[in-house]
Amino acid sequence: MEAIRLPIIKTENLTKIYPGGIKAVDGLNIEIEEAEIYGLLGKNGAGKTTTIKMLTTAIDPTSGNAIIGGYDLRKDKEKIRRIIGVVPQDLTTDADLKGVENLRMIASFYNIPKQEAEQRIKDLLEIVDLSDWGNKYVSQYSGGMRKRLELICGLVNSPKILFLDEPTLGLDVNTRSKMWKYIRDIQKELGVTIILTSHYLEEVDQLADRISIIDHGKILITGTPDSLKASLKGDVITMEFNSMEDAELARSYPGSLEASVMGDAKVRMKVENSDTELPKILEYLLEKNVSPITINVKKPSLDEVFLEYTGSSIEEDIDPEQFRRMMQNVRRLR
Ligand SMILES: Nc1ncnc2c1ncn2[C@@H]1O[C@H](COP(=O)(O)OP(=O)(O)OP(=O)(O)O)[C@@H](O)[C@H]1O
Repeated sequence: MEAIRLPIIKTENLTKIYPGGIKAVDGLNIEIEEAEIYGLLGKNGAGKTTTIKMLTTAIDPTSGNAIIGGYDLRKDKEKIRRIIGVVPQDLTTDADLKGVENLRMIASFYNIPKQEAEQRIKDLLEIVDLSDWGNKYVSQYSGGMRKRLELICGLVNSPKILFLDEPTLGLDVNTRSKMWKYIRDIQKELGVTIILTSHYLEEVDQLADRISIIDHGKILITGTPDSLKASLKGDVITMEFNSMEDAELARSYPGSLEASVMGDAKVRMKVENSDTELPKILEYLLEKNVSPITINVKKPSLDEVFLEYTGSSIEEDIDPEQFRRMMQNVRRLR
């Protein structure tokens, strides 16, 4: 008989209402499998950090519950703390200490015997290519190195589950993609389950085995990046015209799955397969003596998935609080 695989995390209507009535997390039901990288994707203020804070026992849920590594979130907080590691958004390492000193402090906090701690610290520094830097002061580290140190701070107690809240916030694009490699290495080498939050589409697309999109405290959809893209059923063709009349004509093309005219005489059209449909569209327009000025074809991306399910793009404005935190990280990581 095949063994039943229980999820390592299962939430049941997990809800957080802050004083003042803000429902930050609203009846969350998620299941996370052991050893997967699970990404919680959402805009600023969607409820990601609040979810992480509840699952890591930093704040109590208002209602609902979760089972984490077999332990009850409401009853077994201490036991849960022993099997999880957390890397919060804000930096926690002390720049005036050496890398190893920061790690030893965490080890002593968990009462890890000295010899065991030293071996663990050595192994962790090696995974993130910091072996030569362990005995240097953190103030000498580059931004990316410091973030890598932060990453392994969450692993000193050999957790089964690692929570990463916006692990690359404030890093430049190159350093960010290097961090992804280290996160993947950590998962492979240590077999740890990783839950990360991000508002970077590319980050979850590249890293996560499964993603949930969260908006206004609710999960809108969960799946692998590929299955989410496939769920959109179709490519998006955007065409720009000289006039709104021409755009309206294009919109009336009968072979689309859906089509709408946006401002600036642009038409956004969804078709099953742009490779076969686009020549037919152009022929249809030619018959009507209309031709587009620009044509853009987009195969489904996570961007489109996000737009489809939340009704707005994730790349929009950064809220002032997020901006403040980002700038603080950028300054401290310089
Ligand atoms: N301590 C708090 N007291 C009151 N409201 C809060 C508190 N913390 C968060 N909120 C509000 O709860 C909602 C969800 O915030 P949360 O920080 O969980 O979102 P997020 O998706 O993690 O965004 P960010 O990436 O900016 O942290 C927001 O409306 C936020 O303003």
